[in-house]
Amino acid sequence: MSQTTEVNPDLVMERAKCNFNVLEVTHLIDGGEQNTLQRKKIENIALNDGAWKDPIGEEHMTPKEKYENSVRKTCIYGSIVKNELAELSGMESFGMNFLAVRRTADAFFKEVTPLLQQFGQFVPTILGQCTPEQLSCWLPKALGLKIIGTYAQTELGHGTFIRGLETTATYDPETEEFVLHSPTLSSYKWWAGGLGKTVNYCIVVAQLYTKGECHGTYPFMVPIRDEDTHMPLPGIKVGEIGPKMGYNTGDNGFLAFNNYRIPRENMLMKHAQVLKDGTYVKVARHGKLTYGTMVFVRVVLVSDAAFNLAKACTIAVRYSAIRRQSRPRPEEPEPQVLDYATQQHKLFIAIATAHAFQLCSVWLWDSYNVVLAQMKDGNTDTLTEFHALSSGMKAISTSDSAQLIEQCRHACGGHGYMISSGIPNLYNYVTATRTLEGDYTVLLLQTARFLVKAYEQAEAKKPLTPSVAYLAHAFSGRKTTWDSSPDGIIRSFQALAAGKIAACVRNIRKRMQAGLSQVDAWEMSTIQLVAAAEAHSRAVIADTYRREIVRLTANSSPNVKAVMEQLTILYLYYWALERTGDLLMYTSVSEKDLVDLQEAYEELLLKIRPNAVGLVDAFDLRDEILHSTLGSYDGRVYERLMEEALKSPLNKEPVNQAHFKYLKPLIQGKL
Ligand SMILES: CCCCCCCC/C=C\CCCCCCCCCC(=O)SCCNC(=O)CCNC(=O)[C@H](O)C(C)(C)COP(=O)(O)OP(=O)(O)OC[C@H]1O[C@@H](n2cnc3c(N)ncnc32)[C@H](O)[C@@H]1OP(=O)(O)O
Ligand SMILES: Cc1cc2nc3c(=O)[nH]c(=O)nc-3n(C[C@H](O)[C@H](O)[C@H](O)COP(=O)(O)OP(=O)(O)OC[C@H]3O[C@@H](n4cnc5c(N)ncnc54)[C@H](O)[C@@H]3O)c2cc1C
Repeated sequence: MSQTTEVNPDLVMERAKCNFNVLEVTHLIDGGEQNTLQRKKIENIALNDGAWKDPIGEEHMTPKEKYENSVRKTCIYGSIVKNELAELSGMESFGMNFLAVRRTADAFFKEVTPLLQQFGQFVPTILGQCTPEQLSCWLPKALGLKIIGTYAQTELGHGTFIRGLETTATYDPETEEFVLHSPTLSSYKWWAGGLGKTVNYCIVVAQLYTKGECHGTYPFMVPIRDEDTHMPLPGIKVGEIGPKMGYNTGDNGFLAFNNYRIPRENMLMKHAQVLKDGTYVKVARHGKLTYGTMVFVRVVLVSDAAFNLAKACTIAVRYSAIRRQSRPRPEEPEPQVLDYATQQHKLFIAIATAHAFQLCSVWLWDSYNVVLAQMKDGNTDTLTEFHALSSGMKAISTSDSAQLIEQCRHACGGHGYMISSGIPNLYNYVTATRTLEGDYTVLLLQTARFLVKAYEQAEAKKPLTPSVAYLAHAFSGRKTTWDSSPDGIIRSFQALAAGKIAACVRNIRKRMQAGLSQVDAWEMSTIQLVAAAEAHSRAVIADTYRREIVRLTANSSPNVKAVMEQLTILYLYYWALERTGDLLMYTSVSEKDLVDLQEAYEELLLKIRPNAVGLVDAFDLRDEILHSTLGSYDGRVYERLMEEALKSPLNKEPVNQAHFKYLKPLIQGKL
């Protein structure tokens, strides 16, 4: 943890007040002391020599300078963490090294590195979609950065609906090549990170045609720039898509093909093959295995949501401890804003949610590895449930994180609006994750498809998979009895998810009986289906968070156990109070129960208050990673804000020339 000599006295006081062992909680979040040590080792290697520093503040650079600076730092960073990156050669290795690389990357890149997609999607697609021969050809090159690549699936006209992609890959048996073509403007590839200027290779998702027949979308390894001159190859049109809310150092690009030829071997053939004579051979047992990279990234994004939210609440809680405002008791000094109940209401749920998502992401990752292991043995039975689960968790975690990061900004008042607070960049990054890798609504509707089928299974008294086992109790005809214990609240969340799924099924059936087609009946019910999938995902998250905390703190010291338990209960109370209408519909909760719950929630905020700074310190986020004038460990907020203000290019001269050119003539009436 970075410490300077002078620490703001309010933060010193807060740290003295904290009643639990901060390091013990850090170990808990990292998944054990060894992991913490390993993470810190990598952080020291990556950050201690200051290579992440910019010559001038990135926010004062032109877009071109920003991009070039980001490429410069990528090369420095890549050489520092070369060994850790090389270890990403198995998807199972998403361990502490990967997380440490992810964390330290944020010290180097306030937005993103143009090589994000190299490791976020290019390498994972090679790992998941190649035959063994293809793997041995491309993986070492990609991991060793001998080739730089991205993943181009989305087109100008289609992102969500993959089956609607228009780019074609038509097999020519004469030359044993695929001909890639972009038949329309809407078929131009659009969005792929690093495509604009950085990459020389691209995994392109295109409609496969052979022997005159379309076989659906498949990935192809496509060289797009000359490996020596970096010039676009003949038949390729490529460029950058322009300024965005965030990701501006990520050179997202467009790409079009004019009958561009690649060898037959460049189709990634793990799940289907095109033989030399053009015969199409399907290998995969499950129709959606070519969507594997998306499933992988959705799992990663849950952990990313937790990490970014931890950063935002570290900034906002530390700032709220040093910020003093208003005088409710005239005889006393102005209180720290963290003492206001409304401020605690804004912030403590953010801390609890960061923990919830972190623990869920580890659990999801472990479940994913089980699914991968089963698939290696040819069993794809659990993929459908996992797709539903990971879709729901990705949707909720990215969306809640973005909302809570914005809430952290609100909690920082005016100063939170400064780029130097670190929060705007965080928000711009995370809000995009709600859309990319599957839009929120679209993914919840995928979860809903699974839930409706699971409900029908439950109705027919057939066995249920673990995440929907609670549906077995959905047919009792009685409202679930309200019980404010943690397990009782989780049962209520499951009851309201079950109630909402049942209502959807009833509505779909009613509409079909009234003459609507299945598609129309489903479409008319999608608002409720999204709400049902949200309720289900929240029930799974609450249940997992509670179970994991109980398991992980079994041997913790009493105060750590207590504060972790308080956060879990806060999470449950918060969401119960957010969903009072639903609870009234689907459980026996009374008005008095809800009044009591609100009171218990407010008392819990008071109990957590003395440990708030300790809790965010436990995230152990170095100042270099936070990039925040408001959130540094030493709390020297005003000094840092002033230092940053003085860096503004407008402060380089006492009078700006615009005064003489425009204002003075206006004042003098000469305009
Ligand atoms: C030196 C520098 C180092 C730096 C290091 C930094 C390291 C950092 C590393 C990582 C950070 C990661 C950051 C990554 C950034 C990512 C950037 C973003 C990239 C992208 O956005 S890529 C594009 C993503 N696109 C999407 O996600 C599209 C979303 N659409 C879909 O997924 C699908 O089209 C659909 C699911 C919505 C519909 O598909 P469709 O074919 O039409 O299927 P349906 O008819 O609806 O369903 C049929 C049937 O299939 C089931 N199903 C659907 N998908 C799947 C699946 N993936 N797996 C299993 N099953 C699936 C579906 O449920 C149906 O089942 P049923 O018939 O009901 O039983
Ligand atoms: C920062 C960023 C980086 C990206 N990087 C990449 C990349 O590297 N590679 C890549 O291939 N792509 C990338 N993408 C694209 C991204 O995957 C898509 O934008 C995303 O999947 C959403 O698809 P869309 O843009 O087509 O949205 P649309 O589907 O057009 O969504 C528009 C609206 O329609 C709604 N909608 C769409 N379909 C349905 C439906 N069936 N039912 C109900 N509502 C629906 C959505 O909910 C949304 O409200 C990136 C995007 C961003 C923002």
